[in-house]
Amino acid sequence: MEKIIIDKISEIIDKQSKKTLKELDAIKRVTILSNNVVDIEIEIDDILHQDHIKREVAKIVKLELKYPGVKIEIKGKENEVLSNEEEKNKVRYIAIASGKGGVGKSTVTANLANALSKLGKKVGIIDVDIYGASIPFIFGMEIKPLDLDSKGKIIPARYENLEIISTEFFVPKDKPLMWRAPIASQMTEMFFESVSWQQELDFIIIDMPPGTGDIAIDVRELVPKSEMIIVTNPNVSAANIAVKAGLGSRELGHNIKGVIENMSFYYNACSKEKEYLFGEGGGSLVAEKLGVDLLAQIPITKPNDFDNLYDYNGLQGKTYLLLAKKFTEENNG
Ligand SMILES: Nc1ncnc2c1ncn2[C@@H]1O[C@H](COP(=O)(O)OP(=O)(O)OP(=O)(O)O)[C@@H](O)[C@H]1O
Repeated sequence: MEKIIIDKISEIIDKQSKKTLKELDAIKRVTILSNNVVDIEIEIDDILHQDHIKREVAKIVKLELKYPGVKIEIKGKENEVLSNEEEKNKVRYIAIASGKGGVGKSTVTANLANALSKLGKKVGIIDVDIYGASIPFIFGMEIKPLDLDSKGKIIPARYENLEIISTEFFVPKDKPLMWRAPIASQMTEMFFESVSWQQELDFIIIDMPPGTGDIAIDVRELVPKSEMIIVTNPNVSAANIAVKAGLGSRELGHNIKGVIENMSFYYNACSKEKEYLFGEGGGSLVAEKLGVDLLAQIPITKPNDFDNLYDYNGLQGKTYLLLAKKFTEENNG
C-alpha cells in the first residue's frame, strides 16, 4: 500500500528545481498508521514552495487515494523554514465569505480593512474573488500591472496605507476572466506565497468568492489559522444559503468567527423610522445556526460617489470602526 502512495507522490514537481520528488530523493518516510492516517516525511531545501508540496501530497493522499487523513512533515534548511513560518504566524488572517453574491462581501472587506488601517494597523487585502474581483474598484484605484521585487515577488498596489492584491491587476481591462479551476488555484496560491508585502502587516483581510468552491479549499490549506466572517443580508432565503456556506466552510476546517448582516435596514430621515427593505432576522438566524456571534448590522446607505468607502461620521463608518476596534483589542490581548 505504501508503494502506491510513494509512486504517486514521487511525481510531484518541486517548483524551484523543477525536479520531481523522486529525482530529488526527497521522500524519506511513508507509513500508514493503525487509524489509516498516512504519515509522510519529505526532505527538501525549497522553503518557498513547501506549502505547495504539502497541498499536492494532501490532494493525492486524501482526494485521489481516499485516505482519511495525512500527516506531512517537511524538513529543510531549519532556520529558513522558521522565518517563513514566523512571518505567516505574526499576521492575523480574516476571510470574508458569503453564501450568495451581491450581499456586500467585498464592501465589508474593503471597509473593515480601511477601518483597521485608520486605527493605525498595517493591513493587506487579498482579493481571491477571482472571477468577480471588485476590491480595486471599491477603492477607486487605477488598474495597472504590479511591479516585482528583486526576488520576483509581487509588490502589492497601494491605497493610502493599505496594500492590495487582486486578479484585476493581472488581466487586461474590460476582459472577462475565463480561467479553468487549476489556473485560478495557482493564482490563489501566488497571492499567498509570492507577494512581497511592504510593511510588517497586522491583518490580512481576504475577500473570498461566494459559496464554498475550490478556492475556499485552497485558502483553508494555505492559511489554516485564518478566521472567517460570513456576510449575509437580512433576507431569510439569502440567510439560509449563508448558513449552508458557513457549515460547508466549517466542514473544510475554517474557524468561523461571526456573522455580519449587511443592508440591514434603511433609516428614513423624514419619518425617522428604520425601514427593513430586505426583511429582518437573516443575520441572527445565520449566527444562531452556526453558533457564533452576530458581529454587526450595517444599514443601507449609498457609499461615496468616488469610492465605496464609508466616512466615519455616518452610521456605517462608525459601525466599521467599532468592529475594527473589537479586532484590535483582541490582538492586544
Ligand atoms: N450597506 C450597503 N448599503 C448600500 N449599498 C451597499 C451596501 N453594501 C454593499 N452595497 C452595494 O451593493 C453592491 C454589491 O456589493 P459587493 O460587491 O460588496 O457584494 P459582494 O457580496 O462582494 O458581491 P460579489 O460576490 O458578486 O462580488 C455594490 O454596488 C455595493 O456598493
